[in-house]
Amino acid sequence: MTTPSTPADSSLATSIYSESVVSPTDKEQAKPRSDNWRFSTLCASVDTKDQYGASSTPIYQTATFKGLDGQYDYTRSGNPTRGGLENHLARLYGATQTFALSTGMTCLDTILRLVKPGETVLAGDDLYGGTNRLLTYLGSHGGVKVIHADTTKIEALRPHLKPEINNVKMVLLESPTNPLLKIADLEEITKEVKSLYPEALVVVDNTMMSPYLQRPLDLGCDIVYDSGTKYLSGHHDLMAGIIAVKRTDICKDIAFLINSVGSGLAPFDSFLLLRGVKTMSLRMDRQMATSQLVALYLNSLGFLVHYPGLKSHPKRDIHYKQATGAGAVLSFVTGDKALSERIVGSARLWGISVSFGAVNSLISMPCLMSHASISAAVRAERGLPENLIRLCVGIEDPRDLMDDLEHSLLSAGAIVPNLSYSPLSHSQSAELYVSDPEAWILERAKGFKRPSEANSSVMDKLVSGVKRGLGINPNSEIKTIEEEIVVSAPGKVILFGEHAVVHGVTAIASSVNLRCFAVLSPRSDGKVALEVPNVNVEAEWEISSLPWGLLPVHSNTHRHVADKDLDPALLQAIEKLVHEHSELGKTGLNSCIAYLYLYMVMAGAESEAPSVTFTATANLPISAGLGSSAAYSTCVASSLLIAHSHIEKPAQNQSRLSESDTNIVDGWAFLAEKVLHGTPSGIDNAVSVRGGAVAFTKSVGGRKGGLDGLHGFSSIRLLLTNTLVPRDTKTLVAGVSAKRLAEPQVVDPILDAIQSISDEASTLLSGQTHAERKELINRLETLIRENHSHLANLGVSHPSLEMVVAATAAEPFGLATKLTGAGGGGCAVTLIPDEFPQVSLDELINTLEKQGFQPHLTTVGGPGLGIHVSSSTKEDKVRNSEEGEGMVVPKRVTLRDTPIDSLHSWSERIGGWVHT
Ligand SMILES: Nc1ncnc2c1ncn2[C@@H]1O[C@H](COP(=O)(O)OP(=O)(O)OP(=O)(O)O)[C@@H](O)[C@H]1O
Ligand SMILES: C[C@@](O)(CCO)CC(=O)[O-]
Repeated sequence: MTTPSTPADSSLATSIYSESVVSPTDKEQAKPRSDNWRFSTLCASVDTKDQYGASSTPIYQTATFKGLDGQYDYTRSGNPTRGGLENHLARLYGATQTFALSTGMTCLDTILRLVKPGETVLAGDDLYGGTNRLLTYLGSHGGVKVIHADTTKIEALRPHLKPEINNVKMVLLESPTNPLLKIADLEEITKEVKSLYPEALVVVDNTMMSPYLQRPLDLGCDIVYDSGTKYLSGHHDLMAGIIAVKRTDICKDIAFLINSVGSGLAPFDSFLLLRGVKTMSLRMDRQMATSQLVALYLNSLGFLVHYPGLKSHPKRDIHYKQATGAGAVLSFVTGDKALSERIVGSARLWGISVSFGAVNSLISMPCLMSHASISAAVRAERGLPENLIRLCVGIEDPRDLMDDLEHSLLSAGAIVPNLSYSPLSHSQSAELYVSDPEAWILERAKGFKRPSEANSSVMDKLVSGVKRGLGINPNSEIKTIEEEIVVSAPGKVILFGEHAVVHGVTAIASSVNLRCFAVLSPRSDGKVALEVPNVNVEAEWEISSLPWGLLPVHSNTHRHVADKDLDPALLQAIEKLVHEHSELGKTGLNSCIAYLYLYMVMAGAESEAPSVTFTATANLPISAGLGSSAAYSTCVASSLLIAHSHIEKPAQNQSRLSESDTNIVDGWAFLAEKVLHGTPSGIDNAVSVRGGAVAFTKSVGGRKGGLDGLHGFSSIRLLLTNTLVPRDTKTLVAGVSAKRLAEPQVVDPILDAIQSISDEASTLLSGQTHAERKELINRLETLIRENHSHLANLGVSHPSLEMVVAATAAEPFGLATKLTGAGGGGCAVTLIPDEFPQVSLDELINTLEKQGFQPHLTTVGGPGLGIHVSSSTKEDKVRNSEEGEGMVVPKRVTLRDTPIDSLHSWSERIGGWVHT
């Protein structure tokens, strides 16, 4: 069996990858021209001499190699793709040999095996959480003494470097440290350690720098390792670790361990890493340049920033003595953990994630994520602030990154606009960005202040005073909500009586298991915002820019009760304002109008309006007749009512929402429905708010309306088929009303016939009939067919709906179908009798799908409005492998990022819902 390449037999891979790694002595004898190449050239120039002349290193995706006398026999021991990578990296590290392993932590594990029981490992006290965890394990299970000390001060190390007390075998260093960017003098420490312990190994985790910026082997250190997952690969699409060594005896030991354990990097990952390395210097140059801007920006706003690129960094000189750049990780302190969570939660372009070094930028809170495996007490002892935010800068356009960061700081309330600043013109700013990016960023930072300073200057006081005089809200008066409000409401299916219900006929409807989910979240920038990712809405308005002057004088003495009618002037003004968002489609515009209308009317005055973002998404198809607008309206109404304390957020142990609160929500949801539907009957919001199945009669012309629960409904299976033909409920409802006006002699008898259908259906579904189940279903099927033909006569069917009716009625299915909701496209509903065989159902679904429709099997009668009551759980937290607490990610973020198909599991995961 071959062993992996070691200096002694380093030729294993090099016979096909021309240039073997040259030792310093070899170099002197015959200096190849490539030895003068600079780092970027070396990165990009992978020297392959493949048997077929492949110009990129091939992937030898094989476990075994044939023949007994070849250079390779088994990939655990050696593989040409891995060997190619290792040889390439050896040139970059200035190493005799590098080794590619499965992760950075595997590297550390391998290196730590060089320490024997009874020996001591001296490590830093600000170091990666995973390193800390492995060292702790080694201490408790390996009989090794592990000491943590401040490696940035040689004086702090000296008390431990005493051969009579500690048998130091290994000193483990990071510089800069992660996440506090502290600097250790690698050369000085190495000299001191070696003078006292000639046999000791100085090991450097160089991941924060990469060999591009820092080459500790040149400073006398013995072993360097990197998490290849970070800058070397640069794309977060693989896990890898690299060990680089100069001393041949250590190389042999490491090679032995890798071969014995089988921790070498797999061929495909070796290929990916080799590919990533080629662009490393290019990526890092860009990442560092942007990091410098971000650090300057935060620093000039008065945050405590840790970044060696800043002149204020206490060990900047030492850093630049041993490294050529400051890297692309920085951290800063806000002074408030909740504020930091809000900043991180508001970021969009900066992804919330552990790790660093990729082309995309990341933001995290180390204490809750990458360093969570270090206990809170130890974190405190080591001076790691809980509110620390770490930024890992990628290659995006710096202006986009700054926009996003600034937006997050603003909406979290970490900064406020500097009222006395007069900004540069757009073109001046653009010119400055090109000519002097650092001046540009400092200029940009002048536009903002930390809130504590906001009112300190005379000028600000003056501006605030003037603003107040003009009736404009100065920033200090911004209202918001204390915590996120999370709600959810279902759609509905109308079984009998749609359209007719608008004219006073009874209709029968039930909630479905498709829902709208929403989060109302606080912000501190005086804006009100709406985000509806599934209809591409992302809009915000200054609260002061809303047409407050048009608010109707509230006729109700009870402020929490919704108005009966819309105010046309206010509605028109909101429509005008919203239409300025020209990027929004009709659906999005309507969603904004309904939201802002309720927002303004419920607040009643600008001074009462909270700065909030409403985020909604749904697994309900929109405008398909399944009551998506009612579900949305219910979510808007209930969350705003809680925000204004018009209804109480239920207590954790409360089983249901009270009847009076339910009615209040229903009233406001109805008002929003009026914005979206014109003249709705109120059945959709009644079902969405209350859930279950109901017989609903609108009060018309002084006749009393009613709402009765139907309890014989629940086990009936329905197939909802979305024709995917778009239509608009408002227009269809208006069309039927116009027809009734024009042809009462045609329409009124139809309405009467539908009333009879609903009456009979109510009796059948009330749960009080003695009819056999089979008979009941048969009768319902007949009523469905009759109701559909009445709706067709009212002119609200559509050829696509008729196709669904025909396909389900055809042999062998013979099922009854009608349109549901407003018609004109949208959904059809088919009753599935109990004995209908599953194979036939599968066949029917298949047939409908082939015709381009979307069938969805449901049972009816699920819960209505749900309000989330439990406080943050484990499920809200960034999942991290560090077994730590995890950062609490605002629900707004998790909701926004959850795919529609997974919304149901999202709501189950967060748990703690109280329903009506
Ligand atoms: N999840 C949602 N997020 C934001 N807005 C929504 C959402 N669902 C519905 N809407 C708003 O409601 C409007 C859809 O109302 P429409 O009445 O046409 O459909 P529907 O309620 O699904 O159908 P029906 O009333 O016939 O049951 C959309 O244009 C949009 O403005
Ligand atoms: C068409 C209609 O009857 C149902 C829409 O889901 C309108 C309404 O009742 O508001």
